[in-house]
Amino acid sequence: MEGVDHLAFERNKAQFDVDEMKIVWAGSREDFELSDRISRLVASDPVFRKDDRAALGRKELFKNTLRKAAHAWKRVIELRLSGEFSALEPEAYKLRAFVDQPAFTDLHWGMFVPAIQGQGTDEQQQKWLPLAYRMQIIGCYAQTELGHGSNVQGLETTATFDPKTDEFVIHSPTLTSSKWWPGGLGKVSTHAVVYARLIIDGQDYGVHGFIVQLRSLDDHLPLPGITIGDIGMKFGNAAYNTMDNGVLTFDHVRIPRNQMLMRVSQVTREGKYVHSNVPRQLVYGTMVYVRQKIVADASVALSRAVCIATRYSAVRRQFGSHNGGLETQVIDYKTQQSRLFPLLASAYAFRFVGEWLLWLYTDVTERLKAKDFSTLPEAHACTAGLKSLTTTATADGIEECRKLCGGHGYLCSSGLPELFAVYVPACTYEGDNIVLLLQVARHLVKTVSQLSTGNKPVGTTAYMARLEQLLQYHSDVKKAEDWLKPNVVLEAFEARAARMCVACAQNLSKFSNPEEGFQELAADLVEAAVAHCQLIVVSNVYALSLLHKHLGDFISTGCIDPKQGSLANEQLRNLYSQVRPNAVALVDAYNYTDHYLGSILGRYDGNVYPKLYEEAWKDPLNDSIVPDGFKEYIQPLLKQQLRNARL
Ligand SMILES: CCCCCCCC/C=C\CCCCCCCCCCCCCC(=O)SCCNC(=O)CCNC(=O)[C@H](O)C(C)(C)COP(=O)(O)OP(=O)(O)OC[C@H]1O[C@@H](n2cnc3c(N)ncnc32)[C@H](O)[C@@H]1OP(=O)(O)O
Ligand SMILES: Cc1cc2nc3c(=O)[nH]c(=O)nc-3n(C[C@H](O)[C@H](O)[C@H](O)COP(=O)(O)OP(=O)(O)OC[C@H]3O[C@@H](n4cnc5c(N)ncnc54)[C@H](O)[C@@H]3O)c2cc1C
Repeated sequence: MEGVDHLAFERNKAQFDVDEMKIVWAGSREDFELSDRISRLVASDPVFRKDDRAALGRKELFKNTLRKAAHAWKRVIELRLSGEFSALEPEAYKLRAFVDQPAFTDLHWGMFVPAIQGQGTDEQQQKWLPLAYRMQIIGCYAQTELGHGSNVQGLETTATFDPKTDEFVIHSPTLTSSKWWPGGLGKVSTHAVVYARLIIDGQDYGVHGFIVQLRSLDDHLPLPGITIGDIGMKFGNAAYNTMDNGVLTFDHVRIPRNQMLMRVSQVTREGKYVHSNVPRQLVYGTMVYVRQKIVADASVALSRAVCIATRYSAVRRQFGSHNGGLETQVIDYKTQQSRLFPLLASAYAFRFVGEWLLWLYTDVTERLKAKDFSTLPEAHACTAGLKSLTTTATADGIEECRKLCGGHGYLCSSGLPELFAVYVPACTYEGDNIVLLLQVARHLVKTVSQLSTGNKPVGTTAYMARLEQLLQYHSDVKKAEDWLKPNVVLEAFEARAARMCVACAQNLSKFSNPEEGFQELAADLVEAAVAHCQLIVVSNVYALSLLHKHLGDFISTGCIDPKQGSLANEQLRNLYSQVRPNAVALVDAYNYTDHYLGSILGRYDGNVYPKLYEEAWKDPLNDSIVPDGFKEYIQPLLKQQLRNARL
C-alpha cells in the first residue's frame, strides 16, 4: 500500500473533531484563521523557499536571510499586517514564525525594542522607538562578553561618566570584555543596547544599559573606536548560521549622557547617581520577557518534530508480515508509542503552559505599571524555570523524534537535523538552563525558610503552605484507573516537590556558610527545581508519563510505593492504546503546511518514498555521474591497485 493511503486510513480512525482541535491548538478561531492565512501566504511565496538552504555556503545563506528579511518587512507593510509603526503585532510574529529562518530582525524586535520599552524613560522611548519601529535604525542586545555570559554582574565593559562633556565613555578594557554572541551585531545592526559597568568619579555602580550607535547610517561602516565582526560558523549547516552573531570592542567611544537607559536609575548632569524607587532587577526585564517567549515557542518546535515522527511512524512498516501481507506500521510497536506519545502529550502541555505563562507575564507587567513589584520574584522564577524545563525537553524531544524515524531521520530532507541544530542553543541562550534552575532553587529555598516566619507562600509555591500535610502524604492509589484522576497526580507531584525542597533546605541548614552549602548541594537543588517546574506543568495539564519517568523520586520520597508505580505504568499503557487511533489527527491539528514542516517524512499526504527518491537526485553531488576529483584522487588509486594486483 502506498503511503498516501496509510495516512487517509489513519485520519479516518480519529475519534475527535480535528477542526475543533485546530482551534484549541491555535488559541481561538481568530488565531487559527490568522495562522492559516499567514502560513499559506508564506508557503506560496518563492522568496520564502527554504528547501535549498542546506546546500548554501555561509555567505550565500546570509545574503539569502537578508533578502528574506527585507521581503518580509515589505510584506508586513504592504499587507498592513501590523499597526502603523510596529511589527510587534501577532500578524508579524506569525509571519516571522512561518518564514522559519533566524535573522537579525529577531533581536531587533525581540530584544532591542523591548529593552528600550522596558528600561527607557518616556523621553527616551519617544526618541528611539519610532526610529526602531520603522527600522530606520536596526538594533541588537549586546550583553554577553567573551569572558562572561551567565554572570551578568561580572561584565567588564565600562561606561565612565565624563562631567566635562556630559558624556559616557564606553570602553573594552580587556580581551575578555569584548562583546561576544549578540545576534544581528556581526554584520547588520546600526545600534545596540550595550550593557556596561557604570563608573562615576571612580566608583562602580554595576551593570546598566546604554544605547550606542555602532555603524554609520550612510555607508554602514563602524564608527570611530568600534571594531566589529561575525564570530564565525556555529553548530549545524544552515541552522543558526543565518544569524550574524557578533564580536564588538570599544576604544573610548563617547555617547551623550541621555543614552543611558534611565527608567530604573539616572545619572544627573552633575554626575549624581539616582536610583528610582523600583527594584534594580528591572534592568533584567528584557530577559524575563524573552524567556516567556521562548517557553511559548517550545511547543511549536516540539510539535513540528512530533508531527514528522508521528506521520512517518504511520507510513513506515517493518517486520510482522504473515503470508505475504502487510508488515507492521512502526507506530504500532509499544516501544515506539512509549517514546513518541509522551512527546506528543508534552507538545500539547507546553502549548497550554506557554499560554499560562503569557497570562502570568501580562499580569506582572500590569502590576509593575502600578508600582506593585511583589510578584517579580515569582515571575523571574517561573520564566527561568519553565524556560529551562521546556527547552531541555524540546531539544531532547527533537533528537528522540530523529531516532524514531530511523535512518531516514538523519537525512537533511527529514527536516529534523536542521530543526535540532537551530533549536538546541535555546538551552544556552537567554540563560544557561542549569544556571536558571539554580535561580528557581534559590527562590524555593527562600520560600521554605520563610514559612517559619509566617510568610504565606503565593503563586506557584502556594502548595508549600500545606507543608505539614504534604510531608504526611502517601498516595492512596489502588488500581490503575485511579491514576486518571487529575487530583491524584497533582497531589503526588506536590508532595514530591515539597519533600525535595524541604530535604534541600534541611541539608543547607547544616552548613555554617549558606553560600558554600548552596554550591555543595547544587545538583540536588537543581533536581528540586525540576520537580517544582514539572508541578507547574502538571497543574496546568495532566501528565502521567512524567510521573513514570521520574518514578525514582516519587518512591524515594515516600509519596508512592513501587506497586503504585507499576499501576501508573499499566495506566500509561492503556492511555497509549487510546492515543494510538488519534495520533495522526492530533498532529494534523497543528495545521502545519508542508512548507513550514520542511520534511519529506512528515508530508501531509504521506507520500514519503517516491519523494525521498526524487530528492536524492537533486543533491549537487548527483549533478555529474562521475564526481569531480575522480581523475586526481580515485583513478590513481584504482590504477595503483591494478599494478599491485599484476605484481
Ligand atoms: C527573516 C524573517 C524576518 C521577518 C521579520 C518580520 C518582523 C518580525 C517580528 C517579530 C520578531 C520577534 C521575534 C522574537 C523572538 C525573540 C528571540 C530571541 C532569541 C534569543 C537570543 C538570545 C539572546 C541572549 O542570550 S541575551 C543574553 C541573555 N543572558 C542571560 O540570560 C544571562 C543569564 N544570567 C542572569 O540572568 C543573571 O545574571 C542571573 C539570573 C544568573 C543572576 O545571578 P545572580 O543572582 O548572581 O545575580 P544578581 O545579584 O544580579 O541577582 C540577585 C537577585 O536578583 C534576582 N533576579 C535575577 N534575575 C532576575 C530577573 N530577570 N528578574 C527579576 N529578578 C531577578 C535574583 O533572584 C536575586 O533575587 P534575591 O531576592 O534573591 O536577591
Ligand atoms: C545562539 C546564541 C545566541 C546568543 N545571542 C545572544 C545575544 O543576542 N545577546 C547576548 O548578549 N548574548 C547572546 N548569547 C549568549 C548567551 O546568552 C550566553 O551564552 C548564555 O547566557 C550562557 O552563558 P555563558 O556562555 O557564559 O555560559 P557559561 O556560564 O560559561 O556556561 C558554561 C558551563 O558552566 C555552567 N555554569 C556556569 N555558571 C554556573 C553556576 N553558577 N553554577 C553551576 N554551573 C554553572 C553552565 O551550566 C555550563 O555548563 C547567545 C548565545 C548563543 C549560543
